Amino acid sequence: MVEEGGFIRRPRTRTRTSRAARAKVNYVEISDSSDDEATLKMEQTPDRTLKLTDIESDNDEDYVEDSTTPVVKEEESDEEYQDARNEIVELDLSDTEVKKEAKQSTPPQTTEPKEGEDDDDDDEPLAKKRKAAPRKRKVPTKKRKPPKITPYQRNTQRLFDNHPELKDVFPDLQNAPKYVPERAEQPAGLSIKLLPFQLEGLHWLLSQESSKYNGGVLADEMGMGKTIQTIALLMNDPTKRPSLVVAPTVALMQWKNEIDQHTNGKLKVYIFHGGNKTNNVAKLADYDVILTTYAVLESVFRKQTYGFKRKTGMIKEKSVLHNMDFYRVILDEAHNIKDRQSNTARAVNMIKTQKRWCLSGTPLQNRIGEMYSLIRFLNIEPFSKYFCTKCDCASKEWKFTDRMHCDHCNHVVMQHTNFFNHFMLKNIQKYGVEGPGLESFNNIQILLKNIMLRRTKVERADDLGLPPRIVTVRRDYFNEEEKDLYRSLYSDVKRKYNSFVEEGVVLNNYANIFSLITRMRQIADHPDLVLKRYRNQTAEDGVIVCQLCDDEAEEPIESRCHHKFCRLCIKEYIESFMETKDNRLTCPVCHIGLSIDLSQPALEVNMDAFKKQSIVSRLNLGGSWRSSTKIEALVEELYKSRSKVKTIKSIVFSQFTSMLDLVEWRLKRAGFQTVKLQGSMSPTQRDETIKYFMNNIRCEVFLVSLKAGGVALNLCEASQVFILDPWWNPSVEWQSGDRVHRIGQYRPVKITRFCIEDSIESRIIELQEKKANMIHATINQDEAAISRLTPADLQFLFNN
Ligand SMILES: Nc1ncnc2c1ncn2[C@@H]1O[C@H](COP(=O)(O)OP(=O)(O)OP(=O)(O)O)[C@@H](O)[C@H]1O
Repeated sequence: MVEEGGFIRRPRTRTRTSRAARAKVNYVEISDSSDDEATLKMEQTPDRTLKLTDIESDNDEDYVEDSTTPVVKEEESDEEYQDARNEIVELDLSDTEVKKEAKQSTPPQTTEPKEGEDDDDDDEPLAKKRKAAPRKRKVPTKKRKPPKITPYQRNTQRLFDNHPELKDVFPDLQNAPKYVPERAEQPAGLSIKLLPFQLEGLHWLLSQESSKYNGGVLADEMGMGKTIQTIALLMNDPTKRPSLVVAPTVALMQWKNEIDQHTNGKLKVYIFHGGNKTNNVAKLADYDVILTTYAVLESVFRKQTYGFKRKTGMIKEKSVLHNMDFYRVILDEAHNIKDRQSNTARAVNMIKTQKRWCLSGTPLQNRIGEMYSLIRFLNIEPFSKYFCTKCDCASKEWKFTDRMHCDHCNHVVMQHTNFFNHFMLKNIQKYGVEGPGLESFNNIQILLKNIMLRRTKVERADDLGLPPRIVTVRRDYFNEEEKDLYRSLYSDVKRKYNSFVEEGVVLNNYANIFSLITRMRQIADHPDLVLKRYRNQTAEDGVIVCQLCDDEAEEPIESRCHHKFCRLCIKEYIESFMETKDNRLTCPVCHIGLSIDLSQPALEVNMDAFKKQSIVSRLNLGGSWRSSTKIEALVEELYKSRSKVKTIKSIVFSQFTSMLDLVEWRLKRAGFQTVKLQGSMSPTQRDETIKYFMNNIRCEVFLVSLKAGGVALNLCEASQVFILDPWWNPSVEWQSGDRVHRIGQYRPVKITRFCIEDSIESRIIELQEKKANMIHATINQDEAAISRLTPADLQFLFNN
C-alpha cells in the first residue's frame, strides 16, 4: 500500500498493456475482496476503452487537472516503472521489513523474460511471439546468463550520457566547504535575547539565504525556538520583505503574538484568515509579514485553479497570495506538505518567492519519500527535476499534451526519470541500507548536511538550561462495576478475535479489530463513552460523528466512499495497519479499498444547524451517574499537587472529546477552574482560551484534545501534564510533553500517564515500551514501524 498525495493506494503491478492503451485507462475502485495483485484486471468497455481495475489515481489526477496541457509530475523510465508507482512510501529501514519486501517483490519464477529486461530493440509484437511459441513442448531449461548490468545501472548510464553534469552532483556536494558554526549578531530591534545556539541558528539561516540554495530546513527539536530564530531572520534586515508564513491553524495566533511581543511593533503583520481577507495585492504588499494557514492557502489556490460552484456555473477566483511576489516563504510544521500530490503541496509550490524555508521538529530521515515534497518546495536542483534518459531534456515539470510524448523532446513518458527518485529513494526501498541502498542513504545524508540544520535538546542542554522532566505511569485497577462491564466486552472481543485467528483472517478484519480496541480503550476511560455514545445525532444536527471513535469528529475529513472520520483517528488507523500482499486496507465502514486524502481541509460543520449534544447532557448527572476510576485518579492527583501558596497549572490530554467533557464536569464539581481546547475552535477562540489559561491565576486545568492541541502549543505556565489514554505511538505523547517542557519553563515538569492495569491499556504501554526499545536498538529509527500493529502485536494485545 502506498500513501501518495494523501491517498492510500496500492502499488500498481505491471501489465502487458500497450502504452497506447494505457493512455485510455479508466480507473475504478474495487472492493478489497476482488482486488489482489494477481487480479489487476483490464476490462474491455464497449467503446473499446480499457479499464484498469485498480485503486490508482495519481497520474490520472494529474492528467485531468488541465485537459489542455496536462502536466505529468511523476513518471518513470521503462525499467523503473514499478518503483515509480511506489515512490512515496515510508522508509522502512529495519532489516526484517527490508527482507520481507525484497521477498515480496521477487517476481514469480517464469521462463518469460521479465518486463524490466525487455530488449529495447526487439520490436516483435508480444502476441505474435506467443502465437509462434509451440504450446505444450517442453522447453529445455536453459539457464539465463545474468545480465551484465542491471536495468538500474543501465538507466544511470543513460542519464549520465545525456546529462553529464549529473555525475558531479554528489561529489560536488561532498566536497562543498563545510559550514562552520558561528554566532550572528543579535538583530537590532529584537527584544528577546537569543540563546547562543539560536545565534548560531540565525547565522546559518543568513548564510543559507545567500547560498545557491536560497533557504533550507530548520529542523531543531520541538520547543527550541524555531519561531524565534525565524523572527530574528525577519528582523535582521526588515527591508527584505514581504514574507509569507504558512502555519497550522493552531499556531497562527502564536506567530502573531510572538512577532508583536518581540519586535516592538517593527513588523507589520496581516492575518490572512477568516471572512474579511483582502484581495488587494497592493494592500497586502504593505505588510512585512502575512500569516496564513495551509487550509486557507489550499482553498484560495483551489478556487483559482479549479473554480467553485455558483448558481451561474463554475467561477474561478484569483488568489491574491498567488499573485504577489514574496521575498521569502516560511512553512511552519512543514510536514503538512509531505504528500507532494496533495493540493496543499501544489498550492505552496505555486507561490512566487525568492527564499524558501521549511520549519519542522520531526526528523526527516525516517520517511525519505516524504522529504521529496519539501525538496520540491525548496526548489533544490537537480533533485526536484526530471530528466530524459534519451536526450538532454530536463525540467521540473513535464508536459505531455498528448499524454504519451514529452512536449519538449517527444520521447515517451517512461523515458523520463526523477533525480531524487532514481538516486536517493529507489534503492533504499529495494535494499534498505545495504549495498546500493547504503549508497543512496549516504547521498541523502550528504544533501541534508547542505540544506538542513538540526539540534536536539540533549545536545544543547547547557544553552537551554531546561529543568528536569519526570515521567511516571500511574497504575490503577477497575472497580467491580467497571471490571464486570470491561470483562463482558473483552470476552466478546476476544471471542471474535480468536475466530478471526482460527479462520486465518485477522488482517482482513483489521477495521473490526481496530474499532474493538478503541471501544476497550474508551471503557478504560469511562464506560459511558461506549454505553452513551452518539446514537441519535444525525447530519441534520450539524454534528459530524467520527465513524471510528463514535464521538463528535475533530477536524473531520471524508474518504472517497464518503465516510467521515477525525483526521487523527483515520491517520492512526492507516498508520497502524500492516499491509501484506493479500491484505489491503479497507474503509472501516463499507470495507471497500480505502482512499482518503489525509491533508484535505477539514469539513465545515454547519454551525446554523449545530446542536451538539455533549455526553454530559445525555447523562443523568444529578442522581445515578458514577465517575470512573480514571477520572477519580486524576482528581486525586490534582488535589495532591495543590498548593496553598501558588497555583500549579496542569494540562490534561485525551484523545476522546467525550472523556474531556466528563472530566470537565467532574473537575468543576471538585472546585477546579478549567478551560478546554477543541478542534472546532477558530484561531481567535483558541488564542483567547490559551491566554485565559496562561493569565488567569485561578484557572488550574487546561483540557486539551490530542486531536486539536498536540502540536505547536506553547504552555509553559503549566508544569504538570496528565495523559489520560495511552497509545502505542509514543511520539504523540512526547509532543504533548513538549508543550510544557520548553524554553521558558523553569520548574521541573511532571508528566503522568494513566493506565488501568487490568485493561488493554497495560498491554498498550508494554507494547509501546517493547517497540521503543526495539527501534532504538537499530541504527535507523523508523517512526512508521512504531505505530504499526503487526499480527504478533495484536496477538500480544489480546493476550493469547
Ligand atoms: N531566547 C529565548 N529567550 C526566552 N524565551 C525564548 C527564547 N527562545 C524561545 N523562547 C520561548 O520558547 C518557547 C518555544 O519557542 P518556539 O515556539 O519558537 O519553539 P519552536 O521550536 O517553534 O517549537 P515548536 O516546534 O513546538 O513549534 C516560546 O515561548 C518562546 O517565546
